Amino acid sequence: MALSNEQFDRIATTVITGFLGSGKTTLLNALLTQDGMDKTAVLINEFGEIGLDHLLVREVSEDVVLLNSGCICCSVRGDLISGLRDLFVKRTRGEIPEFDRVIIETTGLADPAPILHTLMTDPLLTTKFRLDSVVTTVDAIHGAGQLDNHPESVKQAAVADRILMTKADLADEATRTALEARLRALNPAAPIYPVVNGDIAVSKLFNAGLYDPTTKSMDVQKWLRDEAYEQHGDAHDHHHDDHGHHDHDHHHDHSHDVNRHDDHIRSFCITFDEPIHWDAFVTWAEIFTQMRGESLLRVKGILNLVGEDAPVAIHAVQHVFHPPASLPAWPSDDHRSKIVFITKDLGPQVIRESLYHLNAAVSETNDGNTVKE
Ligand SMILES: Nc1nc2c(ncn2[C@@H]2O[C@H](COP(=O)(O)OP(=O)(O)OP(=O)(O)O)[C@@H](O)[C@H]2O)c(=O)[nH]1
Repeated sequence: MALSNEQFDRIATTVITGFLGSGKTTLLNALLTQDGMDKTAVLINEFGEIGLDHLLVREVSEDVVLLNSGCICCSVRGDLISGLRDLFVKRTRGEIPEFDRVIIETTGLADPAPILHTLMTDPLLTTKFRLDSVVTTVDAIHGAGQLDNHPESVKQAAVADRILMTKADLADEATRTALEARLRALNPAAPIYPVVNGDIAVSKLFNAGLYDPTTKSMDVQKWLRDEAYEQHGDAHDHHHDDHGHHDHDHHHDHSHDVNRHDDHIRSFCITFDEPIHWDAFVTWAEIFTQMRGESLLRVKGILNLVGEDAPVAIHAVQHVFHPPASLPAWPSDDHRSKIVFITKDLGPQVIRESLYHLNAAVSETNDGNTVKE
């Protein structure tokens, strides 16, 4: 397996997603006024019209503009890949100022998964850019109705690293609390911040990935937040069995309304006591990404691999797995493998058992010896 930490030198990329009118542009404008944002390039993946004209200072070249904040903005009418490539090429040629972060604002109707796939798989992009965080705006007033009626808004909340409950000034406390509980059920690990007119410190939104450039360390616990799946109150099923692994499953039970989109979403953490054979994990990942990729909304984990002292971090969105990253050390004394899942119509049992059996089969085949490329 190709383990590399060079990926952490790449340009940090934040994706801002959220339903139509939920406050993405308001947030972006507010963020761009903050200190330290002058080396940020912004990519607007607009649907139809370009809504940035009031912000523009001058056009640097076709599709790339300098905002009055000094940010570089690329309104991508074509696709994301060419937009990001163009930004990179123009930076290299000195045609646009240096930037060390990219923010991508998606259209409100977008399913964010293809955007994350593009960032994770395009050969050129993956050498230059790394996905740092997915920030999702959810309208405090209209959010609940949008979750009811638009499956893409449920996905946007489920894949988030940070959720911003926007227009917090317009909703009463009961509405905010109910929406927060619903978002927490969809995505236990993502912090949920109430926000008014996009007013939030950039530090709360960035560096949600494995590597924290401010401390130059890998903050696995913050990234994985497996305890969020455990702490999430009485909605959990706690499974303990003789396979030596445990799940913390969080599945909201809304039996009164079985067709709500978020009733299909589950989040759980699977813990394995026994070290995992890399071959077993790869086989498991291939089978699940091919057969149930659409159900794997977000997967993050830290693995204790047979024959490896250091832990290995894995990260997936639907049918795409990030290259695994070898971490310098275990974040705590707990050296068990932990994988957190946010899934659609897929429970922990089949995942846990298939990985367990594959691992046992590889163990038997290897007769206890590790075979690892
Ligand atoms: N009261 C209040 N209004 C807000 C807040 N955030 C955004 N708005 C308003 O909500 C409307 C939509 O905000 P936008 O930032 O354009 O939302 P968007 O998500 O970019 O919208 P699309 O690009 O159409 O998807 C605008 O009129 C904003 O002024 C807030 O926190 N409080």
